[in-house]
Amino acid sequence: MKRKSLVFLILVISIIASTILLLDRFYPSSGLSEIKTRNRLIIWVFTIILLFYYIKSGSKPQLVPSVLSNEKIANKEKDKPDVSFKDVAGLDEIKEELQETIDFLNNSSKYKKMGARIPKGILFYGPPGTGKTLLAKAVAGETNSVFLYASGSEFVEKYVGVGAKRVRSLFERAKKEAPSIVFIDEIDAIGSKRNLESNNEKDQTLNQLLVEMDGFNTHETVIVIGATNRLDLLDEALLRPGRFDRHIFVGSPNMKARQQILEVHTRNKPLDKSVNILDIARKTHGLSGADLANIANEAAIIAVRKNRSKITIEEFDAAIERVLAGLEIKNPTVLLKEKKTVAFHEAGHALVAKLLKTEMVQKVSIVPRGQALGYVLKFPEEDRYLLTERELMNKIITLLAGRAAEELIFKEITTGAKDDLDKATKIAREMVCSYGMSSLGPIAIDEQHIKYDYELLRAEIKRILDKGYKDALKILEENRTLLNHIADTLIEKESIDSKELEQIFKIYENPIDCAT
Ligand SMILES: Nc1ncnc2c1ncn2[C@@H]1O[C@H](COP(=O)(O)OP(=O)(O)OP(=O)(O)O)[C@@H](O)[C@H]1O
Ligand SMILES: [Zn+2]
Repeated sequence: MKRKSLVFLILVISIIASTILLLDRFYPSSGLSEIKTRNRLIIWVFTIILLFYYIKSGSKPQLVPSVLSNEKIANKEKDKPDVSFKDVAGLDEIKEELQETIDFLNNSSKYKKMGARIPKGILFYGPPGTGKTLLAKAVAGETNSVFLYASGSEFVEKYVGVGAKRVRSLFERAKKEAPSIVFIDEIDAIGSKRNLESNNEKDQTLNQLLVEMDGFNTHETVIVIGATNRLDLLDEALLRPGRFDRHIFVGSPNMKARQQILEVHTRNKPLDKSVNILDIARKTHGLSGADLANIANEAAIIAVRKNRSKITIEEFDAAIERVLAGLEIKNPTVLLKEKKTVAFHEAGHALVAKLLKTEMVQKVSIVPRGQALGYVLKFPEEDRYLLTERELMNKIITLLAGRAAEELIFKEITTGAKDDLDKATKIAREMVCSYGMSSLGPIAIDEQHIKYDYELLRAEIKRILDKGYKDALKILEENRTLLNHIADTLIEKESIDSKELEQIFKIYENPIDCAT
């Protein structure tokens, strides 16, 4: 017999005994009245303790056959997430928008009486790590619903029909355990546009999903939430009314939201006075909620390693650097010549970023991290939603300044600029194809048309990049002594923080700002 059942048996016996003793105390009828008050007290106290133990351990006595109960119920409890809107920082408009869905799940009869049709499918879309899964879980938590998680990629199988079957059984379970939330992550894996050449299996799975979504009606308190990074890939049939007809964009957090996310994730961590959450939020522009959660955790781990009693700003700075630039490589085997090249490359980025005021340079380093041999940590002074053509151009110049410094100093270029070239090209391409910032004029060209006008577009993109590169070279040439000074300091110290960089700039008063 299991321990739990044994305790349950004793509990039942002691409850019966206590009840008899209690009744007998008030209506003495049998020899039981001989039992001393002290002994009665012991039995009562014992019963109460046992009862408390039961309630605390969360295992209420189950009066159903164990085959039916145990596993299913345990499973169900586990599927009810312990997450609420309190745990989701920022995203206030989204939480507001979800209130109606929550109200529907909590008071479904009110809506049924009115004959109201509540959207059964909600689609979260946006960049990774912004809290889509977390939001879906919170909806389940707020409504005490069962949370059924599935990832789109799980359904795509080699064998035809398997995916469709899985979809069917997922929905069967959802209906059985309603109220429930079916969450399908990476829904694009099954929901991308159907076309003639596409694989049969994926289409069958998608068709099954459509059938299931049409199949249940408002009587069922089942809400399907899908999540994707690419709304544009989804098949229109999936987005039609009655299916995923409510689309909610979950975007990257702005400064205030970053502050709130950091607050949530440092809620139960001992923080030193030196830690200013707002400052950290300012430094982490462009990072997602997942990155911020990661930074808070990383800072705590570093503090443990250092035997600190509280987490100080030092640990946070180390954690930010680690998340932004990857793991620091101890004792790297970088040749001296490479070290010099990297120093000039990074000095080039830092110098131009500072002169053009593209972003605040927080740190320049040639200590290898992750895949990078060196890096410049920088962040904008404030969140920006609109960028001018000049600002985009300055970003390109800053990105290309690494390569330009190599050419200027060593008359030789290296593979170190790969990442910079990728980023610069992406910006130039967006300027031409999305923002109408080229000699082609105000026009947007979508992915499908790029191939038709490829040569024309390529020439425009190249013109922008060439101009950026030329400007970078010019700025570096005109500030060559300053460039040498930054690079030499880097070779000597391996990293320079914003204050030190400021000092170096002060020595060279009025460096020529020549971005035109
Ligand atoms: N707004 C937020 N508030 C608090 N924590 C957040 C927030 N956004 C993200 N996080 C943290 O990041 C983690 C990952 O987020 P989540 O898995 O929800 O992202 P996602 O948008 O579903 O990502 P993906 O598209 O990669 O699946 C969460 O578990 C949480 O710790
Ligand atoms: Zn670079």
